[in-house]
Amino acid sequence: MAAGANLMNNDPILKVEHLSMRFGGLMAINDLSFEARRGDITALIGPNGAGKTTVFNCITGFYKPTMGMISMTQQSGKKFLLERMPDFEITRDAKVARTFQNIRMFSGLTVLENLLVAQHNMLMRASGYTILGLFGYSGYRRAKEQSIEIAKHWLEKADLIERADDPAGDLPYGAQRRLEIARAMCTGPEFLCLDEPAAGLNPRESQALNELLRSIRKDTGTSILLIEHDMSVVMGISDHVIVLEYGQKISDGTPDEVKNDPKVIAAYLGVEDEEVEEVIEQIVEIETKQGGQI
Ligand SMILES: Nc1ncnc2c1ncn2[C@@H]1O[C@H](COP(=O)(O)OP(=O)(O)OP(=O)(O)O)[C@@H](O)[C@H]1O
Repeated sequence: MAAGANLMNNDPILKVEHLSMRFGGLMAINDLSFEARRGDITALIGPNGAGKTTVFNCITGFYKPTMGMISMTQQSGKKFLLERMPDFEITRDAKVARTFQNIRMFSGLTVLENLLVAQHNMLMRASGYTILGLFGYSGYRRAKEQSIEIAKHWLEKADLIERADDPAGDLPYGAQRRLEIARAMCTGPEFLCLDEPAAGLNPRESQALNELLRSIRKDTGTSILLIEHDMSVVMGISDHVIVLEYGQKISDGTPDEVKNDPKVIAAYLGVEDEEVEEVIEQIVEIETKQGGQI
């Protein structure tokens, strides 16, 4: 499991420096720098196509950035240069876990089995990468019991324990989203990247998600980086918000600072900076009508 809350401090766990990502003629990320502090929930927001998922893909090794440095420092002080590592090492060694915008799970396996599959690295190690497990090797048996305990712990936390033996595909949408987070937590991450965890959730499910994320921060000290369009989630649980537009950072601060930043308002409403004052009143109206979604 990740570092305990008592070991938490507020130094940066992740530093992104001068990151750029080019796809042919398109500069999706352009000289982006930001930090995520240890133990914080940091939100990455911005209009569609701003480059948020591309940043995630660079951090988690799905893309190799065109330029720039991404460093992560674990609680132990061990430092990793993520842009130089393959994705499986980022997960296994740096202890970065992620979820995806579109839910990816084994829908035919049970809820519990999905969480056991997530721990297969640990089980493979315990089997000595051989068939020792088949012969009841005690080290493997212990590792298997431990992985079931970890899975049960996260099923409780995600309020899914009653559904442990149901096929994952039968869960309602909001529960599937929580299962994805529980699955990521089973790998014991120090840094958890969530790509639009509230997408498609109703207000009650969003509330349950907020509670799960708050309890992860409080009980494990895991640092979270979150892409989200649902402002009730972003403003409700984030310690720090970074705003992107056209691959560049336009704002960086507390939720209140960012919410009132004219550049952010202009970006979301697609207006020039000088028109911002005129539309501030409209924002309040839009937020009220759409229940916090922008
Ligand atoms: N593999 C790729 N090849 C080419 N272009 C890409 C690729 N991935 C992303 N892009 C482009 O990079 C830009 C940023 O996309 P990205 O998905 O990172 O934005 P986003 O902020 O996550 O958007 P959304 O909120 O809609 O998910 C877009 O113009 C997108 O079309």
